[in-house]
Amino acid sequence: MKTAVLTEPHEFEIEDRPRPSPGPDDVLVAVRDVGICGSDVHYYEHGRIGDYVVENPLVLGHESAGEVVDVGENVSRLEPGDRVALEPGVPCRRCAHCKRGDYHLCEDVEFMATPPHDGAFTEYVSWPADYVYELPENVSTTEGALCEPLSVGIHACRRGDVGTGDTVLVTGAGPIGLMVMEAARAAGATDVIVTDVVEEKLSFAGERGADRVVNVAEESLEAAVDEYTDGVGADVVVEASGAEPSIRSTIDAVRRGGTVVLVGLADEANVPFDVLDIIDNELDVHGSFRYKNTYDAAIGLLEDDAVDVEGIVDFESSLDDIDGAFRRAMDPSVVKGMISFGE
Ligand SMILES: NC(=O)c1ccc[n+]([C@@H]2O[C@H](COP(=O)([O-])OP(=O)(O)OC[C@H]3O[C@@H](n4cnc5c(N)ncnc54)[C@H](O)[C@@H]3O)[C@@H](O)[C@H]2O)c1
Ligand SMILES: C[C@@H](O)[C@H](N)C(=O)O
Repeated sequence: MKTAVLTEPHEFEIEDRPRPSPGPDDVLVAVRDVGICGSDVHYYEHGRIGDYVVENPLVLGHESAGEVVDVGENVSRLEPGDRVALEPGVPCRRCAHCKRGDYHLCEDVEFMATPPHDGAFTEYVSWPADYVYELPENVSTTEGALCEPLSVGIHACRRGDVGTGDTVLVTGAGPIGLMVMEAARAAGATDVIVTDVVEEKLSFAGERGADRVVNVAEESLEAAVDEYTDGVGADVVVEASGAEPSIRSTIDAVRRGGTVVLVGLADEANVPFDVLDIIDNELDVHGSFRYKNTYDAAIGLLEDDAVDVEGIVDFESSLDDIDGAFRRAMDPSVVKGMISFGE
């Protein structure tokens, strides 16, 4: 099977690898669509993300969907021909975090495309059936692949307890910020304010239904939120840029008693917060890491047309042109590129 392997930064090789056979609890999936995530691009450019270093050739891609072609002997829930989305993190199921139900916090999770675990830029993937979700007829495999970033958005909104009538501020209008906006709307938020520093990203967020967009390179965020909320502040702020000034600004834009959810991964780990602001204003500040139990919800929302994920896709490329696709994905005005394997 054709497989794109990152051999060193900026270098993919297309290799012919043997097609895996599914283990007793696995399904073999013919991959159809894989999204290019910012983390894939980061590994491509730098060969590492923090402590995760690409020491051996690595297959990237963790936003994937396809069609089941074979199932292991213990699998009865899925059969060849089913179109499916793959949840990329498989936890150990035995540790304290898994047993508490926080399987996304498992320290032994095998997460696709996080070294040393291979991902989905390949024609076939054998994956534990428990982490494979059937797609309804009206949900495409492109949407199935994008259940992954949508899951990040759903989990962030759950962490922020976003509810009916809320005003949500989303900082950063990349794919994650846009998926947070979709999930917040679906959770009942009536007002969504979106920030960025790239005008094209803001126009796009506006076209997708943001009630107010703020270019924080040109406008004061605090003043814009004050004006929009009559001086109250946002009920929930979801930080989805990872930019240090944006992270700092979250506690100035949230209302007293409100919630800040930090999703964006800062390059700089030490971001100063005035803890007295957090205490006096009784703020809840939550981290949000990946997701748990979101795939059924994501698929349900897509089936009901309650969210739009396909609209964020700027381009689709073939596996043979993965290098060109990654170079295109590095353009700051591009939101989402996909590798499509065709039917
Ligand atoms: N916590 C998690 O589980 C998790 C999961 C996925 C991604 N992430 C992180 O979330 C962040 C967003 O991911 P993405 O794929 O959308 O990234 P992205 O780089 O595509 O988008 C980030 C956006 O933030 C904008 N931005 C830059 N500086 C800004 C500022 N000062 N204020 C507002 N916006 C600003 C950029 O122009 C860009 O549009 C990244 O840091 C990523 O690493 C975290
Ligand atoms: C959650 C996922 O989208 C993210 N890129 C990660 O590796 O954690």
